[in-house]
Parts: sequence; structure tokens; C-alpha cells
Amino acid sequence: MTAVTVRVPAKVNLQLGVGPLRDDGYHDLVNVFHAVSLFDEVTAVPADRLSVTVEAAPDARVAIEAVPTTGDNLAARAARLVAERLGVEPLVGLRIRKAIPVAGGMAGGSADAAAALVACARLWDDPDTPRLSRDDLMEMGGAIGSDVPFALLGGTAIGVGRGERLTPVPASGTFHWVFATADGGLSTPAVYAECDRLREERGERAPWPRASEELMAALADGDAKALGAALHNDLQPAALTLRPSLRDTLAAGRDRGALGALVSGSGPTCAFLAESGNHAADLAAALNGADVAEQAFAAHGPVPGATLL
Ligand SMILES: C[C@@](CO)(OP(=O)(O)O)[C@H](O)COP(=O)(O)OP(=O)(O)OC[C@H]1O[C@@H](n2ccc(N)nc2=O)[C@H](O)[C@@H]1O
Ligand SMILES: Nc1ncnc2c1ncn2[C@@H]1O[C@H](COP(=O)(O)OP(=O)(O)O)[C@@H](O)[C@H]1O
Repeated sequence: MTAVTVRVPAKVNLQLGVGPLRDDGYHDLVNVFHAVSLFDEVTAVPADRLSVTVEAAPDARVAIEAVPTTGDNLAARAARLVAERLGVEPLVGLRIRKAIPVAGGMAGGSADAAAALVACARLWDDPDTPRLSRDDLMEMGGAIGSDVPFALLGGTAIGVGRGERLTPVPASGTFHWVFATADGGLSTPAVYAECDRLREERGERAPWPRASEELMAALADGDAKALGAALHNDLQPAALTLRPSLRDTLAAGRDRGALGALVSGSGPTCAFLAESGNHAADLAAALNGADVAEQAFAAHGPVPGATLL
């Protein structure tokens, strides 16, 4: 085997219900993930040592300088985990081609970890009688990060626990989105901590999150208008406190006819639901002209999870 390339999607959270802080430092969630057509690619090549290189995909404005090329890279962690489980040395060069914003709330690092799990299993496992099943990869993904299993699965799915215990959600048709990236990322732990701080300041007790029935019905019906109205992110107030300029970004999308607008996960990327592919293209162009985002672009969902090319 010479080189293996895996393509892996970004996500947006259609509902992010954040429950109480657990003793292990994580929050119990109801996390409705939706995979969208913005992809990183990870190529794994046999090598005499583990190494990581990162490059930006053509036309992608991504802060690759903020991505570690050391063993801390989530893709490198994934490669070491696969090697450990198969009892081989992690002798692989990982080349990451990034289009997913870094620290943007679209789970780019988790995507790369998922891609590296699939690529390294393909390199090192026996294709005829694999020792690592799909469930093994999902479990290993959950050990790397809460969002990694979803990047393997793709589609639309609800995650509970830390967000790693997944059940696919039935969804009809295709939804059209616009994503507006920001200059500079937001740290996921800092946004969760700010969410806790705001709740404490307001005397709010963290609710036990429940999946939104309106959201599930909108997905099943393929009803974009109803989906737009049902989008919800409990981390949004925290992201807006840490990055007040996102209020203008969200307002600009709503003013230009978005069916729904929210911060994606821990942010700072903002997501807008459009009526159609044409509406998404127009909305992206309008946001690019409005000086409220680093870059706005259209994408659609749902799309499959990590896929061998
Ligand atoms: C917020 C979300 C929404 O999907 O993603 P992003 O928007 O950042 O991509 C996720 O919950 C992020 O998942 P992920 O980025 O995999 O986080 P992890 O590495 O597992 O955890 C990083 C840190 O986030 C916080 N964390 C994460 C998950 C969770 N259920 N509760 C938490 O409090 C903890 O402080 C943890 O130490
Ligand atoms: N392959 C990777 N791609 C991006 N970031 C990575 C990667 N590996 C480790 N990281 C680290 O993880 C942090 C969060 O990355 P990312 O997954 O892009 O953000 P988010 O959690 O907001 O979706 C980055 O700031 C970076 O330091």
C-alpha cells in the first residue's frame, strides 16, 4: 500500500443543548450534528517516522499556522491509537489539506482525527479480516474527542453524553447553508466555561437537555423554513459575549432573508439556513460584500462521514 486519502466533512450543530457540568469536566449534551459539504482531506503515506504536514486547500482561507504539526495534532493522536491497537509502529506521514476553519466551531480537528483513523486502519489492518471494526473506530474516536465519532458517521445524528454516543436522525432532502467565518478562533473549553459563568451570574440552573420535537419533525419533513425556526445553540450567548461582533454577523444574515441563523457549536463561525442553492449563493455574496465576516461561502448537508477516496 502506498498512499491512502480520506475526505471528511465539517459539521454544524442544529441543536446544541448544554446540560450540567459533570464531575469529569464535560457537560451532558443533546447535540444534533449535521455534516456539510466543506471537507478536509488527510493522506497517509508509509514513512520511517510519524510526521504531520498541514496545507490550506485551494481558495480556503484557513489559519494553518494555528494547527500543531507535532504529536498533539489530533490526526497524529489517531494514528498512534490505531498503531497501538494493531500492535504496529506508527510509521506514517500524515498530510492534512484543510478547508475547515481552525478553532471555528465546525470540528475540523475532530474531522482530521476521524480521517486519520480510517486512513491508518486501511494502511495497517488486514483488509480481508479486519481486526478493527467500524464500532472500534467509533469508540477510539470518542477517546480522542467528543466530536470525532460524528465525523466518522456523517449525515445527521443526535449525540448524547459528551456528544459521542450517536443515533442517526432521519432527514429528507438537502438543506442549503451559508457559513461565515471569523478572523481568529474561539477556544471550545473557554466557551463552555463562559456558558457556565453566565448561567451562574443569571442564577440559572443548567436544564437537562431534550431533543427538540420541532427540529426532528422539520428534518423528517425536509422543511427548511421549520428547520430555520427550530435551530438552537445553548453556547451562543457565551460565544457572543466572548466575540460581540458576531451579533452583527448574525443580524446581517437574518436581514438578508436567512431562514435561520446561529453560531456553529462553540463558534465563531456563523451558520445561515437558505431557501435553496441559489439563495445560498446570493446570501454568501451579500455577506461577503457586507464586511461582517472573514469569508462567507455556501455548502449543503447532509453529506457522508469520513470516506476513503
Ligand atoms: C462544542 C462542540 C459542539 O459539537 O464542538 P465545537 O463547536 O467546539 O467544534 C463540542 O461539544 C466540542 O467537542 P470537542 O471539540 O470534540 O471537545 P473535546 O475535545 O471532547 O473537549 C474539549 C473541552 O470542551 C469541553 N466540553 C466538551 C464536550 C462536552 N460535552 N462538554 C464540555 O464541557 C471541556 O472543557 C473539554 O475539556
Ligand atoms: N488537525 C487539526 N486541525 C485543527 N486543529 C487542531 C488539529 N489538531 C489539533 N488541533 C488543535 O485543536 C484546536 C481546535 O481545533 P478545531 O477542531 O479546528 O476547532 P473547533 O473545536 O472549534 O471545531 C486548534 O486550535 C488546534 O490547536
